[in-house]
Amino acid sequence: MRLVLLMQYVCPVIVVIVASGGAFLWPVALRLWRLSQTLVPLDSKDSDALRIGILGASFIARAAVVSAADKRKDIVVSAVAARDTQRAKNYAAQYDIPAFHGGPHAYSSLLARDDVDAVYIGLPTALHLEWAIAAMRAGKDVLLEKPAVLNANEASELAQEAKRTGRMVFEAGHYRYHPAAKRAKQLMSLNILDGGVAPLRSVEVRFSMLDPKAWLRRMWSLVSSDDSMRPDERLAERVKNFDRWWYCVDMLLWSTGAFDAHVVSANESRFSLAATLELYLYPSLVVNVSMSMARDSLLDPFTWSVSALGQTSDGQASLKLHNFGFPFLWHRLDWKSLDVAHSEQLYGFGETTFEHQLGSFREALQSGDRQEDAILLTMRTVDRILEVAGHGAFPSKEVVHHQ
Ligand SMILES: NC(=O)C1=CN([C@@H]2O[C@H](COP(=O)(O)OP(=O)(O)OC[C@H]3O[C@@H](n4cnc5c(N)ncnc54)[C@H](OP(=O)(O)O)[C@@H]3O)[C@@H](O)[C@H]2O)C=CC1
Ligand SMILES: O=C1OC[C@@H](O)[C@H](O)[C@H]1O
Repeated sequence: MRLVLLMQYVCPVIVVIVASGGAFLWPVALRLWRLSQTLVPLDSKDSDALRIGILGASFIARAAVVSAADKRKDIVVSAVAARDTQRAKNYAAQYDIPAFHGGPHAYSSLLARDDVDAVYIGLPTALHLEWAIAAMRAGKDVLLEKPAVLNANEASELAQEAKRTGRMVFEAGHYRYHPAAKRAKQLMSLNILDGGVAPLRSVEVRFSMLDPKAWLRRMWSLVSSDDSMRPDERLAERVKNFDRWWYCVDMLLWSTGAFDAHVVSANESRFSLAATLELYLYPSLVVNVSMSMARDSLLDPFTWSVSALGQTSDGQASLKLHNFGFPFLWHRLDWKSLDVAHSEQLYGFGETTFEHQLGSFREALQSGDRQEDAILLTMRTVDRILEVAGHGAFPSKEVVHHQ
């Protein structure tokens, strides 16, 4: 058994370290150190810790909330709800969550609890608006998985409900809260690329991530004669892809601080999306940007990068952040300005993007910093990309109102 574990986990790590000439040594050591740190037990949490309830006993809830909250004194997961009672019970027992709800009314029962201040919604994207509205009406603030909603109309509805109830909607764009992404944004938006004077000229974001199982399924669908998908299956697949290329749109708008975007060209196929846009930046700058997402491509198994070029009086300034999605595993921020090259790595104490995200959520609740306008801009841009690509925006899902 031990030998199997050794083969499965330790050997690949050693191979990666050796193959990378030691570049992964520091992040791997930090990760192991972080993982070995004692978790904060329930009875040692702060007395005013933010109490979060989780809708859906999912894998992503474990990474985004349970494991992240385990490391923080100021956040406690106080309840979980799942459609299946046994699943809810097992999840609560496994992760030491004091209360659980199961069955068809599980989500509403959790929302009715007095000992929950905020909920994490990591449900399929088509269900986000419905349950975010239910949560806000129940007096809870919401940490909502990305993409927050399916289109700009849904984003407007979300914003109206947040305003009406006075509750906060915080999109779980976890990568934004890591020091590496913050530093890249700072360099880009303050034009530090040229000591504060070089305007951005172009930006490019790329995302690809190979999922071996999905790749095998895809190969199988190509060799088997039946490749006919029902329209609802096709739409579900496109929404699933959107859960990846959302990162490109969000990174472009967030890192540049754009206030609007015009889509010049866009092409969405079953396995990729490529688009070029003009971003409008204050005061009057227009920047050409491009984004591309390749799904399950053997030729491009992993890219998660943002690159920027700025124009200086005597040349060019440039920046590239490698692996902005999971920077806690490894990342590198290379930038060059006034002919001086810099390379930075900002691991902090090895915190994950999800740990940073929980901290930022708590801070936003205290400061009242709101995100609705940013969500709306992202979704308007997404609608435009899909329209230019010839598919039309994703249709809204009818909202079922829960008590
Ligand atoms: N930040 C990140 O790194 C990631 C974010 N995501 C985002 O998280 C969200 C969830 O995605 P994903 O994990 O793929 O979703 P899943 O299909 O795994 O669903 C998540 C949970 O939703 C609950 N659920 C409620 N109603 C339904 C339904 N009708 N069909 C399926 N599940 C339902 C289930 O919980 P239960 O049965 O226990 O009630 C399920 O575990 C998406 O918005 C996605 O974009 C996803 C992956 C990574
Ligand atoms: O957020 C995500 O990051 C990793 C991807 O594999 C996943 O599809 C997406 O939801």
